[in-house]
Amino acid sequence: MKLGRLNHIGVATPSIAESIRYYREVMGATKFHEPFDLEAQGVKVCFVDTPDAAGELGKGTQIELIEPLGEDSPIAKFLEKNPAGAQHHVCYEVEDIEDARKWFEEMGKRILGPTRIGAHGTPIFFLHPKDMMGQLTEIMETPKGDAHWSN
Ligand SMILES: CC[C@H](C(=O)O)C(=O)SCCNC(=O)CCNC(=O)[C@H](O)C(C)(C)COP(=O)(O)OP(=O)(O)OC[C@H]1O[C@@H](n2cnc3c(N)ncnc32)[C@H](O)[C@@H]1OP(=O)(O)O
Ligand SMILES: [Co+2]
Repeated sequence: MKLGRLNHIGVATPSIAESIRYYREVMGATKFHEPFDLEAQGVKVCFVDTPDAAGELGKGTQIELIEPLGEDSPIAKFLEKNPAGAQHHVCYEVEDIEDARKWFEEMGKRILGPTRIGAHGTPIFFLHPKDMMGQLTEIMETPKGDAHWSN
C-alpha cells in the first residue's frame, strides 16, 4: 500500500454552526460546503476547504466538522471527554481500499467495523487509535478519476 494525500482532518464539535463562525471569523476560511446529515454514521458533517500548495481551493485538505447525530453517535463519548470539541481523526487516501484493508489486517491492526461509504461517497474504514500511535485513523479510497495517482 502507498500513502495517499491527507484527505481531511476530522474535528468533533458540539455545534457545526459555532465552528463555521470560528473558521470564518478567527481562521479566515472562505469556502464552506453545505452541512449534511450522515445518519448511517451518526454524524452531521460540514466540510471546510483549505487551499492546496498553489493556493487553490477545491483540491486541498479539508476540515471535516462532525457533530453528533442521534443517540448512539460514535463521537458522543468523545465529546463528553472534550466538551468544547477537539481534533478527532485524520483521513488518508489510498488507491485501493480492499488492498489497504488487507495491508492493515496482516499487521494485526484493529479495523473498526466494515468498509462502508463515507462522507465523500467513497469506501472508507477506521483503524483503532490504540494501534495507530494514538490517532484514530480513517482510510478512504481516492475518488476514481482523481488524476493525482497518475503522477
Ligand atoms: C464516516 C463518515 C465520516 C467520513 O469522514 O467519511 C467520518 O469520519 S465520521 C467520524 C465518526 N465515526 C467514527 O469515529 C467511527 C470510528 N470510531 C469508533 O469506532 C469509536 O469512536 C472508537 C472505537 C475509536 C472509540 O470508541 P468510544 O468512543 O466508545 O471510546 P472508548 O472509551 O471505547 O475508546 C477506547 C480508547 O480509545 C480512545 N479514543 C477514543 N476516541 C479517540 C479518538 N478520536 N482519538 C484518539 N483516541 C481515542 C479513548 O480515549 C480510549 O482510550 P483509553 O486510554 O482507554 O481511555
Ligand atoms: Co472522516
